[in-house]
Amino acid sequence: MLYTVTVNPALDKTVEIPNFSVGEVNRIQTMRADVGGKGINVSKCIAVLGGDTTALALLGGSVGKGMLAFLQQQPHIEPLSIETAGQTRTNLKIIDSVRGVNTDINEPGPAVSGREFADLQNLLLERLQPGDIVVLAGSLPTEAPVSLYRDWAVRCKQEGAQVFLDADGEPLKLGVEAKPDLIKPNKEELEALVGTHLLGEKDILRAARMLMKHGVGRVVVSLGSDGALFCSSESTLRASALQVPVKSTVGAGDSMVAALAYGSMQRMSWEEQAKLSVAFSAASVMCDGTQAPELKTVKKLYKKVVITEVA
Ligand SMILES: Nc1ncnc2c1ncn2[C@@H]1O[C@H](COP(=O)(O)OP(=O)(O)OP(=O)(O)O)[C@@H](O)[C@H]1O
Ligand SMILES: O=P(O)(O)OC[C@@]1(O)O[C@H](CO)[C@@H](O)[C@@H]1O
Repeated sequence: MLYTVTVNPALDKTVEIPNFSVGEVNRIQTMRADVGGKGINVSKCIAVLGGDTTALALLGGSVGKGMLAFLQQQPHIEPLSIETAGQTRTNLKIIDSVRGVNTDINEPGPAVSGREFADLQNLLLERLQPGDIVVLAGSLPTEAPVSLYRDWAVRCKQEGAQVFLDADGEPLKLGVEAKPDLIKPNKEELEALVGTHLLGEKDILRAARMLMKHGVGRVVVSLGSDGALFCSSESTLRASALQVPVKSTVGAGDSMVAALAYGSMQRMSWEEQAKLSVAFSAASVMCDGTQAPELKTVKKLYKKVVITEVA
């Protein structure tokens, strides 16, 4: 089974403001709301591929209740939540279609008690079976122990599950100590993780290989419109991003993680996983907000992905 864990989910409010200007009055042209947070987005994308996931999340208040009700209606997703006393956050995504830039304004998330974290962890551990995949993704809410991902990853691995970690900052740095089976930093997250500026592909690959030497199974480095690098013990692959009309790049990384988790579960080859993640993330940037793309778009784009092996 595939499990996604979102300890800091969010209702994503995406607003379109052409020529968004800091310090000025800005008028919203269009707006939409999506049930999000990184792990939940991964579940939404895997559902598009026809894969089943259990989406574990901490949800609270009226926002959390609404999000749970939405998830309960989704085919292929079994939501499992612990109700928190604090209100689930609402994150603002500003899309400036004129300048072609996105601005994320993310709330820190509610204070979560030790009991609430422990209840969610128990819910996960009770169910885990050897061979399962657990995706731990996103930021930690206020007052969470910074070692949460490391500690949970260790426990999941003890149960025989594979752990995919998509986080940044200190939670990622500590999480790597648990030797996750896959991490998917973008360039900035990788730079922060290895503590050095990475100038080009060679530097990025050196950093990724160093992490693999320290026990991380596979490292996928996403490079936005420059594509991605896929490093495993099997091979190192390079993919350019596909040229597509871009609506919102928010959540592109989540669709990549979804494709990798689904592909691993289906025992796809490393090259097929790379192709699916590039096609899926390209389809995702063509969508408004943080909604999952349609399967027919992914299938069309899949045929266009070019993968080259890095010597
Ligand atoms: N402008 C774009 N055009 C086509 N594909 C894109 C574009 N931006 C991103 N992608 C695809 O999405 C993948 C992930 O993007 P990115 O590196 O921005 O992820 P991220 O920083 O983790 O994003 P987020 O945290 O918002 O999910 C890229 O490797 C690429 O395949
Ligand atoms: O604040 P975090 O947890 O790092 O990121 C949260 C978030 O930006 O990530 C998703 C896109 O990747 C959105 O659904 C959500 O709002």
